[in-house]
Amino acid sequence: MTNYIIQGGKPLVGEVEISGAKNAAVAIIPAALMVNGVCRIENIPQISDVTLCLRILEQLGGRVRTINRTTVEVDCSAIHSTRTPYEMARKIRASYYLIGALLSRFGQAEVAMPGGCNFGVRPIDQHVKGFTALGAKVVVDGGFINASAKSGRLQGAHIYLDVVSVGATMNIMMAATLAEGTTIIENAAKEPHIVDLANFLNSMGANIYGAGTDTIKIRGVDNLGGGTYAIIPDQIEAGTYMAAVAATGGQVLIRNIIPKHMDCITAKLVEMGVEVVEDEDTLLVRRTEPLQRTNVKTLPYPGFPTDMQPQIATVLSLAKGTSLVTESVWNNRYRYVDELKRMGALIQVDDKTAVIEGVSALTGAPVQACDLRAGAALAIAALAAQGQSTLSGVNYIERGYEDFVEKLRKIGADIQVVEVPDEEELNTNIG
Ligand SMILES: CC(=O)N[C@H]1[C@@H](OP(=O)(O)OP(=O)(O)OC[C@H]2O[C@@H](n3ccc(=O)[nH]c3=O)[C@H](O)[C@@H]2O)O[C@H](CO)[C@@H](O)[C@@H]1O
Ligand SMILES: C=C(OP(=O)(O)O)C(=O)O
Repeated sequence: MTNYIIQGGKPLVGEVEISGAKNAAVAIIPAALMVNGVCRIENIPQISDVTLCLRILEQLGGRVRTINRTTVEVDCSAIHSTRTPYEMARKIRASYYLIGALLSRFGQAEVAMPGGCNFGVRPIDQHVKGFTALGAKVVVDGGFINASAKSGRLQGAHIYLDVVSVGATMNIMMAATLAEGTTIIENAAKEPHIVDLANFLNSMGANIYGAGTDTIKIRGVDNLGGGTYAIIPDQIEAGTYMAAVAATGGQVLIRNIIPKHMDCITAKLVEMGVEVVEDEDTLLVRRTEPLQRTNVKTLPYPGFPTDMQPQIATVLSLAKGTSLVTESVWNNRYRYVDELKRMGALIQVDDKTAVIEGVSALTGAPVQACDLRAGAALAIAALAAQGQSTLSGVNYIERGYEDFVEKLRKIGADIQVVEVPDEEELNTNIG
């Protein structure tokens, strides 16, 4: 098991380069399954969820060639299976995109129920509603979601989503791409990765219009050919480093970002007294004054992203006064709060609201990450805290942050990576 030992209390100073977006990459790689030809995908982040997505493609018969650190060529002309390996697919949330991709191209898919971070209930009823409207039969059997197009090929349909869902929007968009006829998705999600997936598919020959608005129109095409595409920068990774600078103080230039995607996060940091100076593809983040309280409510894009909620709550735990954070996307995304309290944070959670009484300092402690962004939030807390913290559960962080430790060290963080026997191993040895 890997732990991070963090000596806190050092302001972050320097420059950090943002990688390709996790939640775009984990959709675009499954979408490459739909392409009959070679896709060259650039700006791929080196994170474990991406590695797993690429391995799944290989298991299904795709050929994956690494060109360099951030570029792969994927050739899915010779896919020989539409059944994904159970243990691989169940590990990540994004495996649900394999349903839309396989169903679209081959008219059938067998994919394990997806995994991902545990925020309580994570239903996929809107994905199923969309596939069914497109003419698929969907059943769950033996832990697999089995979907098949009743007439061999999906048929375009008019689909209204009952909830704004990122996953359902992207999955239905993929399924409809190779369907016969036109599909309209209403009440669609508008996140940057939705636009990125549509751009990727369009660059391979799809006909998708309106991604980034709440109505997306997809005219089905007969096949997709190869091409080259570069994934957008990761909004949440950039936001995480912005939050880290806000918590520790200092000055960091965040490079390779799309400033527009950052507006929802920038606005809140500015309210807290953090200076943010925008340029073409960079943000300079500086915090020299004490942090001020504010309220934050998570919402679908362009609202404040739920994937930044733990990180911003951590920063607010160091702000002067009482702040309210309302989580309106997930019903259980405060599991990290008990760990933050070990470091001296004063936070009361009542259902979807966290009431945060700012403290003047956090103190280092042994803490454990329970999911990806919880891990990032605890790392931020440890960087800002007085003294030493030991962070366990860092495999979650590696799901979504490329070179997390190296990037932080480059801007002055004191982090050691240590290998320790995991509890199971210890118990075996004791027993
Ligand atoms: C791999 C990936 O991109 N994960 C992101 C994706 O997750 P994911 O795609 O799972 O999240 P959704 O946008 O679908 O979920 C949003 C809300 O809709 C509900 N819902 C969703 C689908 C459904 O069929 N029925 C339903 O009721 C969920 O319970 C939740 O309350 O978007 C979330 C919201 O921005 C992010 O936190 C995740 O990081
Ligand atoms: C929750 C996240 O990911 P996933 O949906 O893959 O669990 C995330 O990226 O914050």
